[in-house]
This record gives sequence, structure tokens and C-alpha cells, in this order.
Amino acid sequence: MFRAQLRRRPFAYPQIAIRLRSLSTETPLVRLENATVYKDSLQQNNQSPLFQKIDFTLHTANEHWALISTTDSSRTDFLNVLNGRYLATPPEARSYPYLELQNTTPHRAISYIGFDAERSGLGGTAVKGQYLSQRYEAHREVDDWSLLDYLEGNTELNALEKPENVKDTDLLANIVANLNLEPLLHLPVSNLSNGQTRRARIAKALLQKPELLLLDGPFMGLDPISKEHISTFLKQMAERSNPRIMLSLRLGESIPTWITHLIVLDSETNSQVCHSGTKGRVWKALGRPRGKNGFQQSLRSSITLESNRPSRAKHSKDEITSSDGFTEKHRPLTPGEALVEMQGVKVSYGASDASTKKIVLGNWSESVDGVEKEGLWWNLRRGERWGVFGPNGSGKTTLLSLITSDHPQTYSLPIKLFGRSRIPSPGELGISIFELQSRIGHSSPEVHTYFPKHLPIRRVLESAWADTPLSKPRLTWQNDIRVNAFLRWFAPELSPTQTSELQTLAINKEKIPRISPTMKRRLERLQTITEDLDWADTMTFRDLSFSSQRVLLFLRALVADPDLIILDEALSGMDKAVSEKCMLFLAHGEKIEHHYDRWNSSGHRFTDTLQKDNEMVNFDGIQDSQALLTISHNTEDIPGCVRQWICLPQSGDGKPARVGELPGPLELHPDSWADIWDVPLPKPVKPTVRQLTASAEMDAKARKKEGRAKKTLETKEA
Ligand SMILES: Nc1ncnc2c1ncn2[C@@H]1O[C@H](COP(=O)(O)OP(=O)(O)OP(=O)(O)O)[C@@H](O)[C@H]1O
Repeated sequence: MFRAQLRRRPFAYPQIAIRLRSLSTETPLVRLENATVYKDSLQQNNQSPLFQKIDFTLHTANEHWALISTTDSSRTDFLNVLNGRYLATPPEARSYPYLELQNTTPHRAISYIGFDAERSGLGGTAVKGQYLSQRYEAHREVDDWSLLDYLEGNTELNALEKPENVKDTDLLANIVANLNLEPLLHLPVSNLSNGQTRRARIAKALLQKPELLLLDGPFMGLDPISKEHISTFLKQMAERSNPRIMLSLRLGESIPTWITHLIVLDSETNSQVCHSGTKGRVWKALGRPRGKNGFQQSLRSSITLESNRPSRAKHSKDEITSSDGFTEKHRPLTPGEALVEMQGVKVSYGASDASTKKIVLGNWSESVDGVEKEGLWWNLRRGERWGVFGPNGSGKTTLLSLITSDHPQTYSLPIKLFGRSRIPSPGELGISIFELQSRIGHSSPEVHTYFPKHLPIRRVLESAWADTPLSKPRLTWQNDIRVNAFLRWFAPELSPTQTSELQTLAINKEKIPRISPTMKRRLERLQTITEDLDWADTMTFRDLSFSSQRVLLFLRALVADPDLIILDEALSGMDKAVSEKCMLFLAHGEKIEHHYDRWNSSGHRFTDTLQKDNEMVNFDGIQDSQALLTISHNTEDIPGCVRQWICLPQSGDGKPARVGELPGPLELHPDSWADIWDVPLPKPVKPTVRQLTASAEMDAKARKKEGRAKKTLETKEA
């Protein structure tokens, strides 16, 4: 027996050698073969799967992937499937051959970074139970770690529990320098701005030295310059396969030029892969988009880096309008009285100690009526629509927190809100926080993070008439009608279990020439369910998806007709079609219906007859008497009515804030984006048609070669 084994050895060794050689170059890192994925075993029994019959292979070398889909949740779910989460069936459908060879697990070798509110803060180190204004308090909590502590892993109260992973000081220095985190290392993590927090989370993940880094929407909320900088850094990492990178992008976001491979989820179901392979192959597969297929057009233009603005703008009665229905002719309103007056505002921290004093807003002098004055001088009037811009960390959120009075320095700085100061002066009462709350509607990532999650959906909207989210709202009959109108209009987004089914059926109804009686009954039943608003009392804020939570907070900012609406990155994290619907609602309320056949260029239609006939319109958009402030790093999220802008300088560079006016909706004037930033924004190098075709051909050859290699291996193994 032993001899027989020996005799067999010479044949056995070469076989293993061949196998090892092919494993080292061609072994997939992640392989999904005909995989159907459920959230958990409970869902497997009761509901439809997250993904159906997915085939996808992520190799170890020279592949830099981007995942594209129309909904944020499907992208997050797909990355989580690669990360080893959820239930894949059959069990062998998901495998990690390369990791098995390395004797490691997906849990250790794959890092996922998502940026939604549940996961925001730095890896669970954000202090729980904080309230919004606490971010700006001067004192430090014992457990409020510095950024350096966070990166080095010194966040355990028990020093012996310090993780082993951060020993590589060279790597730490390299990452800190490349992500421009050096000036922030000694700041408490709770003081970091949104963009800074995002960079810190990327740094932390890179320090774990994963084999694969999954970045879910990494450029969301980053200013255009940081975006370019971080993209270049990720490119360098990806090219060294240290780590390999897969990122998820919104449809329409331009795909970084260094991305070599794309995986695209089907735009209607979002549960199947419709394209996968090299950029060239996907581009070729898309072919010439026929008719008005906006999905294909949008995808093609993101690959070739052409602006898809003209295709988003709509033509109505021979006039080009922005996607929220504003024409070139739409003129700014005549401004009314000042709602916010800033007369030389300077926000600083560490004022008692000159060596640590840091001025984060207003560290400049500017000419006011011909006289040079210190700090920020800026007024916001009734009827005005402003965009607030500036690099990450330039003080945009700080500026807004002075207006909402979440910042303690609102009391001491020369600021007037609605004509009054926060503290009383001789002969004048100060404005109370409760009056401010009732006159300002505010949605921002910070409000999202700190909002009480247990409130039912209806209560979230009603809280717009309360002193605080948890106190009793002052409700009237009209308020009730308004809340119902908002809930009904946004039922498809806020009551997803009922209405995603409704949407699917509605989409299919148009495709199926004769709708079956059963389907018709189901459709009718679902429509009545949407009419009935009981779900808004039973479902809570927590039950909603991230995108729907954002919708609800956006509506809360509008529902009580406040004098001032503040939308700080309010639409980021919403699915594209949903954010378009919100923009349309802000502009026209219930006068214009948004259509989910959004890939058709007639994406919305005017229903003014509805208003005239039966007075069903309860909300007809932002009023002339209201003012609007928006902050976004994404041009698509700037409402078409915004005409004025202020761009804050990078803190510490001494230049004053710049202000300007837009000639029309920003969407119709893309060049104004560079004016706002006052820098020639980097123009990405477009891949030429020849390059894309060559890459598609190379991909075809590579796939043929791969197929041949696989066959040889199988024959040898057999
Ligand atoms: N308590 C504090 N002490 C020192 N610095 C602070 C404190 N709180 C905030 N900062 C700093 O103030 C600056 C402005 O932050 P802010 O959040 O206003 O920026 P932002 O323009 O909104 O950025 P982003 O676009 O990333 O959201 C940041 O550099 C931040 O680190």
C-alpha cells in the first residue's frame, strides 16, 4: 500500500504544481456562481431575494471595479454580499478561493466602508446620547478620542485591549499625508466635519491592510478638489493591489478614469446584474442607446465622461427647463427684510490659549461699503435662494449652526436672527430658541444622526410644530391635512414594503399589453393601501431605509411653511429618482407629478388641471415669502431656483468669502460651477472610442484565454 502511494507520487506532484501556479495568477478573490441571496433565512422563507442568479468573479490582479445601480440600498447590499454578509444559496454559490489559499476569512481580509447615518461617526466611537449642539461645545469628554487615537486604535478604555493592527508607522504617516489628515490629528473626532470624517474612515480602513476594500459611495459629500485628490490616492493603492478596491457609484456620477471594470445592476429590478466586465466591454454592450433610454444614456456618458446635463434638462414648449422645472427666464424674487444678519462674524476655538487658538470661520477682512472690516459680513433676506459652498472643513455647517443657534457662540457674536439678537439688549427682547425652531425648517446629516429613531413616521412630520422632536406638537386641523397630503404624496418612498411592489406592478403594467385580472386586483388593492395612511402611525423612523429617512427629514423641513428652509446635504444618500422627486416637490409641491418611468425624457408632467378642478393641492412648493439655504457638493442637488451663492475659503488661507449670482439654474449653466470654486476644476481625460473598443477586444481575448485555462485545469483535475 505504502509503495503504491510512492509510485503514484510523481504523478501527484506535477498536478499540484500546475494547480498552484494557476491559483496564484487566476484564482478569484470572490466568486459568485448562480448565487441567489436573501437577507436572512427568515426572508428566504417569506420574501423575494435581494439578488437573483448572480454570476460575478473578482480576480486578484489588475482589476479596479466600480459598482453602479439606480438605488443606494442595492449597491450597499451588493457590497455586503461580497463582504460575506447575508445568506447566499446554494451554499457553494459564494466562495473566496484566494482567501482560502491565504488561510484567512472574508471577515478579516475584506473591509467595507459605508457612509450612512447608522454607520456614521468613527467606527462606533461617536459618543452616544449626544445632542447636536454638543459638537460645538468647548469642553472635551473623557471618551472623546482624538483622530490620532482613533487611527492608532487607542479607543479601548482598557489599555490591554489595544488592537495589534496599527504597528506600521510608515503606513500611518503615508496615509495621513495622502488623505490630508495631518492638521486634524489632535482634534477630537466629534469635531471633524463630514468630509473630514469620511477621509478619517477611509484612512482607518486602509490601516487594517485589507486584501479588498469596498467603498460605498466614497465621493458623496466631498468637495470637488478633495474628490480628485482622494481618487488619485485610491488609484495609487489600487494599482499596487494594496489593497484591491471596489467602489460603488450613483448612476450619473462620473466614473474615475482609473476604474477598469464595471458591474451594473439592472435598473428596474436592482436584483440582477445587467452588465459586467471591462469598461470597454460594458460600453460596447450598451450599444447606441435607442430612443430615450435615459438609463443607458446616463451610463454611457459616465463611462465616456461626457456631461449628461443636456439629457437631464427637459424641453417644455420649446423652452429648456432644469429637471425641477425652472426655465432660463425664471428671475430671482425681489428680496424682503433681512432674516439673518452677520456683521463681522468670527468663530474660533481655544480662545483662552493663543497657541491653540483656531479660527474656523471669518478669519479674514473684507470690504464693506468701501471700508475694510474683519470677519464675515453677510445678509440673507426673505425671498432669496442661496447656495453655500466651500471645501470640506471651511465652516459651512458651522455657519448654519450659528443660524439655527445650535452653536453656543451665536450668543456672543454679532448676529441678528429675524431682526433680533439671541440675548436681550436694552429695549429689545432676544429671540428665543423656540421661536427660532418654529421659523426654521432644517435637514442635514447632523439632524439625521441625532434625530430620535423611535418616533412614528407621522410624528416625525408633526414634530415640525413642536419645540423639540420629542415634545408635544401644536396641531391644528390644517396641520393635520398638510401632514396627510405630504404622506400621501410620498407614500411610495415612505411606505416601501407596500409601494415598491406597487411600482414594480405599475412598471410591468405598461409592458404587459393585457394585464391579468389577478394583477389588476392586486394593483387596486395596493393603491387603496396607499390611500390609507395607517402605516404612518405604525412604522417608525428606524423602520425606514436610509434614503427614506432622508426623505422624511426633508419633508419635515418643509411641512410647517417656515420662514427659512435650510437644506444641508439634505438630498445626499437618496436614490436618484427620489431626490429628483423631492426637488420637484420643493419647487412646485403637488402641482407637478413625478413619474417613475424616469428614464423617459418626459420624466414629469404638469397636472395644473388638478389644482383648478378640485382644489386638491395643499402644498404648492416654496413660497415667495420664504428664504432657502442649500449646501451640497453635488450640482444635481442644487435646486433650480438658487440664484445666489457664497463660497467660503479653506480655513486659514486668509482670503475672504466670495459671493456671486448665477445667470440661471445651475443645471443649465454647468460652467458656473468652476466660477463658484474659482479654480479650473480638473477635467478628467476622456477615454476615446478607440481606447474603449480596444479594451473591449482585449477583454474578449482575456475571457477566451481564461475559459481555455479553466478547461485545461478541469481536464487535468479530472
Ligand atoms: N470644537 C472644535 N474645536 C476645533 N475645531 C473645530 C471644532 N468644531 C469644529 N471644528 C473645525 O471647524 C471646521 C469647520 O467645520 P464644518 O463642519 O463647519 O465644515 P464644513 O464646511 O461643513 O465641512 P464639510 O463639507 O466636510 O461638511 C473644521 O475644520 C472642524 O474640524
